[in-house]
Amino acid sequence: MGQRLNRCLDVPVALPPLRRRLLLIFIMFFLWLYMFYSCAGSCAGLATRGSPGPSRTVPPLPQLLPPVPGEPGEESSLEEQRAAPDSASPISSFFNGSGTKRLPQAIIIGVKKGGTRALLEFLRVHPDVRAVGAEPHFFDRNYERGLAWYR
Ligand SMILES: Nc1ncnc2c1ncn2[C@@H]1O[C@H](COP(=O)(O)OS(=O)(=O)O)[C@@H](OP(=O)(O)O)[C@H]1O
Repeated sequence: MGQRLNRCLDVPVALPPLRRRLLLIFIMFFLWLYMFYSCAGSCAGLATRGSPGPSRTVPPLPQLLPPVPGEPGEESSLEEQRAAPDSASPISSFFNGSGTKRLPQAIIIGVKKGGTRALLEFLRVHPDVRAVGAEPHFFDRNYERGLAWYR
C-alpha cells in the first residue's frame, strides 16, 4: 500500500522537464482564471457591498425618476429587477460593458456648497445604490458630448 502510494506520488516528478513545465503553466492558468472570475464576480456585486449579513433587511428604495423612454428595461420596476438581478454573467457584462453603460435612475442637483456630496455619500451607503465616484458635471460642462459619453 505504502509502495503504491509512493509510486503515485512519484509520477509528476518522473515527468520530463518540458511536460512538468507545461503542467505548471496549465495549473497556473487555471488559478489565474479562477482569480479573474472571482474578481469579476465581486466587482459586479459591488452594489450589494456593505450588507453585513442575511439578518439585515434593507427597505427597497422608491423609484425616484420615471423610466426614461427608449431605455432598456423601461417597463420593469425595481422589484422586477431585483427578482432577476443580472441576466448576464459578471464576466460577460465585464467584457461587453453592459453592466456599467446605463443612464442613471436618479440625479442629485444642487448649488455649490449645498451639501450634495453629503447626500451622495449617505445614499451610497445603501447596498442597492451604485453611484459614480466623481461628479460627472454632465449638464453644465459635458452636455455637448451627448448621452453616449454620459453612460
Ligand atoms: N447636513 C448638513 N448640514 C449642514 N452642512 C452640511 C451638511 N452636509 C454637508 N454640509 C456642508 O456642505 C458643504 C459641502 O457642500 P457640497 O458637497 O455641496 O460642496 S461642493 O460644492 O460639492 O464642493 C460643506 O461645508 P464646508 O465644510 O463649509 O465646505 C459641508 O460641511
